[in-house]
Amino acid sequence: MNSITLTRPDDWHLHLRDGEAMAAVVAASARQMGRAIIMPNLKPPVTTTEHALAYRERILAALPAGAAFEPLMTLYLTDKTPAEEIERAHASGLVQAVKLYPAGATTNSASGVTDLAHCDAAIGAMARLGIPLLVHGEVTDADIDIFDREAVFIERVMKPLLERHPDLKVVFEHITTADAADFVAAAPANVAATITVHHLLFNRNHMLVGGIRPHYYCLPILKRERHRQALLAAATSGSPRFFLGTDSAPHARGDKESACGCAGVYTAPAALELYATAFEQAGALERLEGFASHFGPDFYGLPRNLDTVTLVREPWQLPETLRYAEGQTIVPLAAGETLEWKLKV
Ligand SMILES: NC(=O)N[C@@H](CC(=O)O)C(=O)O
Ligand SMILES: [Zn+2]
Ligand SMILES: [Zn+2]
Repeated sequence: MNSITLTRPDDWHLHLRDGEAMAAVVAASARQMGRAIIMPNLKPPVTTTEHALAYRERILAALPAGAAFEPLMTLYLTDKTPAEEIERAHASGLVQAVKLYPAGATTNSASGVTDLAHCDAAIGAMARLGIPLLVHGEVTDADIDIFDREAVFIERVMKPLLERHPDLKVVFEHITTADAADFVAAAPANVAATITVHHLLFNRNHMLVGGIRPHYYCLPILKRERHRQALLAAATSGSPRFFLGTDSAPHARGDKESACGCAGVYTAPAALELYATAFEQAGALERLEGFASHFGPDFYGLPRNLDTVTLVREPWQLPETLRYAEGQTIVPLAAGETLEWKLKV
């Protein structure tokens, strides 16, 4: 196959940041995706509908002229989010989901939830109104090894949450383990998962063998090959419970190449090309459209996009760096490498 045409995909997990950085990255997503779920972990976090709507206006203002990209907004759940805020979010018609960051789990999660018991009223409102809870699924307990944090989260947080709120729509974001893939595959239809392209293409050896490669460092951290294989099997299974979420998470080059480097991989510029590479490696290119373009909107109860995109087999080289902000560059995933697939625009 030398060309593949799909319904235009959406990105169900995207970090756009704000200000100058946002202006530098938003066009890359808008070129590929119809819509994206915009993560709320700004500084300060997007905790109210009012802030989410103002952020949405800034995103729209930063888009290139003529772009049809639609940002789908989220709220950052805190211990203090009242049920009324969930009702306001729902009434706005522009906030699609609420994001759970366990406090301290990842980039800009300091204001996250310390104990889900504090959020019971807000989560009850979400279950009632059909608003999905998007979950960064890692425990933060100091005694739990970083490679085990997702698996332990399933037992300690995810299962009790779904027992208490069985009708709650939950997206287990950026899953990285066979444990999470198995859990979602066996869960009821109100539970789904996003899978990033870097977790489909790489295991922890890519990050750690022959030198430490900070541009592969993200959270949840890359796992061993067995888990990558399980994710690839889930993504290419044709199950509507697994769909595309890049977790493209830009950080300035200097913040990644550092003694204490930030977590996050910048995949937006070649996201579809990289997903096509992963699906082709699994011999499942014909399953890419469901994963990238159908199952996400179906889960969120939104219409599928009406236009299409075409990928052609045409080798091209990703740049080594891109401009990020005044005096700052950013290194995309697969920087300087030649990709087999190219998005035709
Ligand atoms: N994935 C990451 O490693 N980083 C994300 C946060 C997140 O999605 O956990 C970021 O905002 O940089
Ligand atoms: Zn996360
Ligand atoms: Zn993320």
